[in-house]
Amino acid sequence: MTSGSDQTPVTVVGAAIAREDSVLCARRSAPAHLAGKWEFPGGKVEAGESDAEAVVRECREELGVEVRVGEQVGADARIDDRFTLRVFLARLEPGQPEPSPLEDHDLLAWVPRAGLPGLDWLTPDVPIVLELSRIPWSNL
Ligand SMILES: Nc1nc2c([nH]c(=O)n2[C@H]2C[C@H](O)[C@@H](COP(=O)(O)OP(=O)(O)OP(=O)(O)O)O2)c(=O)[nH]1
Repeated sequence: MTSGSDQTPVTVVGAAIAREDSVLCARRSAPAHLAGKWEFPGGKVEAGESDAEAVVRECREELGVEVRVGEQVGADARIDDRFTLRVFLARLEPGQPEPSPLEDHDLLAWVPRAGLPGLDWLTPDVPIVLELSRIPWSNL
């Protein structure tokens, strides 16, 4: 789904879903130029939606799970002239099934914090991933 005219700034939200010592990472399967790269599950914020509402909706659509949204991780990251990436800590709500790659991803992985920088991330994600690997784990 697209949001507004071609000039309208668009926020892309991502969910850094934490569980024990790990964060859920997703490997993109489409479009072709992004396929194979790792990212946070998420997508574009739609008109009338808050960032947190968009995170919840995207996790439901892409992973089939309900999440509780926490603080932003790191700073906003520029994707291009129009799109900005904003990533939030999140947790699975109690009693959720294991997340499934329902849309856009061919692989999901719970990656221990120390291993996060070793994945081949989409470029805008890299500083956020480094920040995530530095957050005291007790804050997650
Ligand atoms: N979901 C997500 N997108 C990211 C990340 N990093 C990054 O550069 N992007 C880029 C990839 C895409 O160009 C754009 C988000 O597109 P998307 O395809 O996930 O958004 P969407 O689910 O709303 O897709 P659609 O309905 O428009 O098809 O942001 C990330 O960590 N997660």
